[in-house]
Amino acid sequence: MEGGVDYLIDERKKAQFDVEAMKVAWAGSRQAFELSDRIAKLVANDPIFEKFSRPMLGRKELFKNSLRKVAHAWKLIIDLRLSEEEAKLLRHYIDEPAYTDLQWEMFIPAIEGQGTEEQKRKWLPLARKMQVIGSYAQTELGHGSNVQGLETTATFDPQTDEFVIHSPTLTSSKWWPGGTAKVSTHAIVYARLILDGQFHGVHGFIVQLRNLENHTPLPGITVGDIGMKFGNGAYNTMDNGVIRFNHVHIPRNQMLMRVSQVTREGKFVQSDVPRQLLYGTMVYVRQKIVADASKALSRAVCIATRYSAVRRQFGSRNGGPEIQVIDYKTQQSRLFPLLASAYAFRFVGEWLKWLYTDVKQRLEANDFSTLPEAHACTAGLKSLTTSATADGIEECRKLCGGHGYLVSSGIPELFATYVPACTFEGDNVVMMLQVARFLVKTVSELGYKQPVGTTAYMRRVTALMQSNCAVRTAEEWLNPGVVVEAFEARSTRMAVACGQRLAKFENPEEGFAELSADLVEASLAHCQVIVVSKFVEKLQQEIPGKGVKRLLEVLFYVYALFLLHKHQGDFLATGYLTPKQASLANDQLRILYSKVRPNAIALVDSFNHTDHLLSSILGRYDGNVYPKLYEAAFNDPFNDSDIADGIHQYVQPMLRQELHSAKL
Ligand SMILES: CCCCCCCCCC/C=C\CCCCC/C=C/C(=O)SCCNC(=O)CCNC(=O)[C@H](O)C(C)(C)COP(=O)(O)OP(=O)(O)OC[C@H]1O[C@@H](n2cnc3c(N)ncnc32)[C@H](O)[C@@H]1OP(=O)(O)O
Ligand SMILES: Cc1cc2nc3c(=O)[nH]c(=O)nc-3n(C[C@H](O)[C@H](O)[C@H](O)COP(=O)(O)OP(=O)(O)OC[C@H]3O[C@@H](n4cnc5c(N)ncnc54)[C@H](O)[C@@H]3O)c2cc1C
Repeated sequence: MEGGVDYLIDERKKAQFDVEAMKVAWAGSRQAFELSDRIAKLVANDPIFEKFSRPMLGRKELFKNSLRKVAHAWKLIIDLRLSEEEAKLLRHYIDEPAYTDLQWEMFIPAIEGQGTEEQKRKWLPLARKMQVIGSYAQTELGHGSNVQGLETTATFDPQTDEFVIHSPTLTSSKWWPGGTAKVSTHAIVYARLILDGQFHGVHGFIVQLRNLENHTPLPGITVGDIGMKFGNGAYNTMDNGVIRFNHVHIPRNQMLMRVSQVTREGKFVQSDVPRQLLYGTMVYVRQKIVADASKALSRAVCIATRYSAVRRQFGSRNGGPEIQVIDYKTQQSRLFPLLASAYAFRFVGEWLKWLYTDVKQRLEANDFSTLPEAHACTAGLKSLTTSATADGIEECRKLCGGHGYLVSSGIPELFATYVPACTFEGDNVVMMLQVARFLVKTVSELGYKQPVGTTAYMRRVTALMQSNCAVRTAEEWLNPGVVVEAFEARSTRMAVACGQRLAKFENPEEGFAELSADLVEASLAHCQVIVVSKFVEKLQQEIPGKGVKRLLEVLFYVYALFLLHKHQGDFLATGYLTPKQASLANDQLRILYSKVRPNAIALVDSFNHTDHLLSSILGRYDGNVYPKLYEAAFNDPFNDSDIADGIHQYVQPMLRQELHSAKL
């Protein structure tokens, strides 16, 4: 058999649910589905957005090509009068990190969240029309996670009514800001505010970097690219920059002043707005990153699932076909939990978007009460989903065997582009430690304060600490209440145990540092409660379409019981489960895999990914893998000639034993 076309046709016939309805469930609504389907096709059918050749381009060509795509996209946005939502989808489907990500997802949100009304009136229209291009310059060579440790200074000069932005040390050089090296005209620069010799915390300042006429850096500003990053194409379309400031003057009204103000006289005024709002842009982007995780993971899973149905190895009987690798239980036990995770992350991302929208409205009305929980949820879920997605993409590469390592599988570039999400917008361990602080506080207050929001389950602390799981058969695991309770009990027990051990330390900060590895595990357990619970809440809603809800229920159990199996050490050590119950969960998991199996291809079709987005020969919708792999190999420019450059010069002299006289 040359290709897998017939295999995927057969697989699609096996589906036990309405794929079109599942596409709507995945997208969130019919309207969302139609919108994203339209924009995906717009991008897929436009040759300027071609991306197969990307990994072969040198950096300068790659970057220029990326600038061209952005300009073309902007023209489309104007010509077709696309809304902001459509424009965001356009950027998603173009699938190329670019300076516009920073413009729309960090520069504009930072001004929206931290600027005064006057600042918003001035800067937002300019930015939204792309008349200024902004980036987010927070991280420095010496500090990223520790924002309070940043060294760049913004010293107020009362004589001129200006701030003087300065990089006093090498380590204070801004390092990483995307879009900055070659494109952005402005940046939000985070710096230590100095008034009359006194430090008043780190704040954001709008600093112009380049001349708007000729694009040259302004006097006092040294700016450049920080160099090639992991992977060939991948994140190298982005110009991550280094900036040094040498006493650069900016007007006083370019400090973002919603949180605190500096008066004309140079006095510091702290408003009622908590200073944590300075970190608000990061909360916003972390929420976006969670929503994006399901998109990235679903791409890898779609490729690996389709290819697993096409690929056959071993087991031929009487000259018949060999076994599809998707039928191996080991393949299923690695692939199907990732398929289920993609759906789980999709639904928790939807919920987090709702939570963020609610918090944003409250913040606008000066209600800051839910900010700590929003911070803990965005930080924790950003960490959980990006770590699982990065690991999941790499697992999908392995699930595709040798061909997964080919760039034309689409997986290496996806991985290289995705993996920095574990680091940017907060290193994943540092983020889990933020959740830990929130949990420790919640646990310490349990005696007198009712936990709310995502920790509300800890109100039942006594029951969750004392009663144990009642499951006696594998069948009994198919109960959402039983599953969620197991996760809640494990999380509560881990958090309470950490709290008890912390209480033995005289110095709480020392205790926190000493127990930090355990605290990270407890935080992960709590974040898993959130994902599992939000999946159940989704299932409680009306989900139209034949068989759709049933399949989502199967995926819920796969997700939850797989996690239970993976972390069974925690479930056993906390005493909530017996080894027998853990083993029954695993038995049920095997049964669930066989329920997923006939639906696997239809479940990945439901992501509605275009071949353009997947950019993968292994994941082609039509399954025509082998002929296309073969064709692509001979279309590779490296195969233009049978005799590669250098063969005559370096190989032939060796073959002829003439190296001594060759010119090397
Ligand atoms: C195409 C790409 C591939 C796929 C990617 C997905 C893209 C998805 C779509 C997104 C769109 C665009 C993305 C743009 C590209 C991204 C480019 C990357 C940009 C960056 O990385 S910008 C830099 C980000 N930097 C960080 O995240 C730094 C991390 N550090 C911190 O956040 C903090 O300093 C801290 C959390 C570590 C806190 O340190 P600490 O010293 O303890 O804090 P303090 O300042 O003292 O504050 C303590 C109290 O404040 C609370 N707190 C902390 N943070 C927040 C917050 N954000 N909100 C509310 N409250 C907060 C903290 O809990 C303490 O509270 P307590 O006193 O304990 O009550
Ligand atoms: C592709 C990419 C794009 C980026 N874009 C931008 C941008 O546009 N603007 C911007 O300002 N920044 C940007 N960044 C920078 C990014 O935000 C930081 O790299 C990130 O916040 C991590 O900080 P760090 O590099 O200081 O890591 P570090 O904090 O130095 O981390 C190093 C190690 O130390 C550990 N660690 C650190 N602190 C603790 C602690 N308290 N307890 C336990 N372990 C700890 C971490 O877990 C990690 O293992 C980007 C980074 C990347 C990779």
